[in-house]
Formats: sequence, C-alpha cells, structure tokens
Amino acid sequence: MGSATPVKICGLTRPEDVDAAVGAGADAIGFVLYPPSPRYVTPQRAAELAARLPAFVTPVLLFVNTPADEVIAAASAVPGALLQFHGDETPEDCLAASQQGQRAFLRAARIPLDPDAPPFDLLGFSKRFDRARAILLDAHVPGYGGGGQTFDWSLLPAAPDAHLVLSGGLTPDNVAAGIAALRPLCRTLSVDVSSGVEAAKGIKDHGRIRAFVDAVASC
Ligand SMILES: O=C(O)c1ccccc1NCC(=O)[C@H](O)[C@H](O)COP(=O)(O)O
Repeated sequence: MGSATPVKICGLTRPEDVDAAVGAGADAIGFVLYPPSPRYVTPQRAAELAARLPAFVTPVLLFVNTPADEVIAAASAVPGALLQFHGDETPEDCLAASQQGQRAFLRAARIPLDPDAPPFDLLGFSKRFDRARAILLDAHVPGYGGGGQTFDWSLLPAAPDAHLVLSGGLTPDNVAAGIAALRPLCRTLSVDVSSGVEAAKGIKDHGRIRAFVDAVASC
C-alpha cells in the first residue's frame, strides 16, 4: 500500500522491522552504511535485509563521504537500490558514486538549526545537485543525521520544480503539520523518519511505524 505522500522508514537493522515497515505500507526502506552510526549495517547485511522487500518497495542505501568505489561495490549487491548521500559530497562525488547517475540518488541538505543562520538556499542547492532524484531536507545535527530534531519548516522558500523529502525529527504526531508546511512549496513531497518510530536507535517500534504511516495517509 503506497500513500499520496510516499514514506521512507530509515535506519533499519532487523528483519522483523523490515517486515513491519513493509506491512505498514512504507514505500522505501533505508539502510545506514555509515559505520559510526548506531544504526549501521554492513553492505552484506543491507543486501540480506533488502532481499525481504517486495518488488515495489525501494531499498535506500545511505552513505556519508564514502569513496565512490566502496559505494559502487555496496550498491552492486542491492539491485534497484536508491543511493542517499548524507555527508559533504560534491555534485562530482555524487556522480562518481552513482556511476554518472546510472543509479538514482538522493542528496541530503542539512538545514542549520541556528535561528540566526541565513535562510537555507534551497534553490541554489537544488540547482547544484540537479542530477539528484530528490533533495532530502534534514536538520543539521552532530553525526550527520538520525538526530531526531526538526528544523524550522517555515524558513524554506518555494522550490516549485523540486522533488523534496522532508526529514529530521518527524513523528506520528508532527508529520501532518510538516506535510502541510512543505507540500505547497515543491513539485512533489515525500517524508522520511528514523528516530520518531524507534524504541531505541536502530530498533524500530512497530506500533509507531504504523501510526506514522497512518498519519501520513490521513493527510
Ligand atoms: O540514521 C542515522 O544514524 C544517520 C547517521 C548518519 C547520517 C545519516 C543518518 N540517517 C539519515 C536519514 O535519512 C534519517 O532518516 C534522517 O537523518 C532523519 O533522522 P531522524 O531525525 O532520526 O528521523
């Protein structure tokens, strides 16, 4: 079951959590291939977990500043995976790691939480990463991501041609407000969550996954 606003559940490490997210109606499942993360899985483990996914649920492999050859090797074991670059990757880095865009990729934009920071240049970022399948908007947190913090949605400018993924601190209780805030700004909007559906880092709470997907579907 998809939803009008596609849902990615990220940071899965256990088969039972993959099955629960699929059963709840998730459209994409993210695996964190960044060793310092408490949600880290090896490329082999990601391939094993991704093999549980039905045809139309997309595996997403998440990297932070990983060399292109390592990205390519990891991705070769997960057919149909979307790549997600969540570090300091340049457009050239993203093209090298995605084999010149042969494999679709998301580029994370990490939005500063400092209220005195200048507004995020979403249009400039989107233009810079114009080969990305979508721009994933996350809060700028220590450790690059998975921080469970929201950024100020009201600060984003309109980006009428952009495919955006709202991420960062989403929960079953706030996701509808996030969709309402961002949906008018962009061409398409998807949502992504990790902490907000967890019992502990890397351990997903199946009831919260279902509540999150249901909250999105009610929008
Ligand atoms: O999830 C992580 O541990 C992580 C570590 C380093 C870089 C990115 C990471 N996650 C990326 C994601 O796509 C998360 O879903 C996103 O940051 C939102 O996380 P949360 O705020 O916990 O919902």
